Amino acid sequence: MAPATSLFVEKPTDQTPPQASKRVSVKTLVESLGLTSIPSSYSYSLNPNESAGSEPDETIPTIDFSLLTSTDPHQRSKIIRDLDRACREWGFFMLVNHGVPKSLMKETLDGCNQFFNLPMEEKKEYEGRTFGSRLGLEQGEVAEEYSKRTREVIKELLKGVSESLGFEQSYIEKAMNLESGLQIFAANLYPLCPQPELAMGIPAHTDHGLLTLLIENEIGGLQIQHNGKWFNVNPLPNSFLVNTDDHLEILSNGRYKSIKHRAVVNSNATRISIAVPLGPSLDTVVSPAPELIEGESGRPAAYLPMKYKDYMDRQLEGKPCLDHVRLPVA
Ligand SMILES: O=C(O)CCC(=O)C(=O)O
Ligand SMILES: [Fe+2]
Repeated sequence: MAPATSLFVEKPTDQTPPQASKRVSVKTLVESLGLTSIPSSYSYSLNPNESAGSEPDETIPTIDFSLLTSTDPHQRSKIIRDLDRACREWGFFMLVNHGVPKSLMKETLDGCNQFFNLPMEEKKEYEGRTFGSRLGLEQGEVAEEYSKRTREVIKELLKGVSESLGFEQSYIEKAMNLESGLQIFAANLYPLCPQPELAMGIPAHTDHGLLTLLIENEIGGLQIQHNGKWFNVNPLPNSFLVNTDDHLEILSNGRYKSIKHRAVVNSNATRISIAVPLGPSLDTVVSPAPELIEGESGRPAAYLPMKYKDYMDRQLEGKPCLDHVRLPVA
């Protein structure tokens, strides 16, 4: 099965109130109506204990990708330990020296911007299509190259993660059938918001795949939950933000938790982000790795097995997923 890749999701439209007779994107709402306050149906309130504080940037782990491909065994074992700690303690890290050209990252963000600026009727024509059927579009080619390069980066990271879980390098690739793993290209647009404190770009969620790579146009707005508190993330220039997803939590039998994150909006600059998760192939039945159930830890299986496609279908229906497969084990 060829990897499925979906292109350009204008996420904030999801929040169009259901009672609206004609669905209008948030972008259209902001631009054509020149809003100075947000319609009450869009308002989103947080408990005071859910608002974000700032964490000094240096405490967010940074992983140097070039060390992962090092042939020096000492360096390799150190970076694998760092990767294990980053996945275990944060479920989130910044990835530097990853080899994806800065120019490609910028062109991809610019391409998404151009796409978002197309008239709604034109954008609709792309609904539900995959890259193959939309070639000829310059942005499509750039996005395809970006997807290819990010897929390679994630696969390399997953070799390191296989080792950090105590397996051989190819463990996750084989167990999750990554050759036909589901990769998604999700571009998010956050138009200016006149009252950012009353709205939310993307509410708190976890991603469904194994690992996700995220970039943004240096505006800021991503917040992650760490030890029950929310933190703003200010990415290093040209880095990828990497987060651990639901299926890594399941496969690792809970050693690595799927990190909760959300994106806030602002009133100064339009933000664009691109999230590229890579997951198992759709027909893979994912369950905790047997070695992590019967191993020294003696931890019983903490998740029910589920086919990735069924998991995705549940998610598309808006039903809880991770909570559905998680078992109440000690
Ligand atoms: O825009 C962001 O920073 C987060 C996007 C995100 O979480 C997603 O697309 O799943
Ligand atoms: Fe996400």
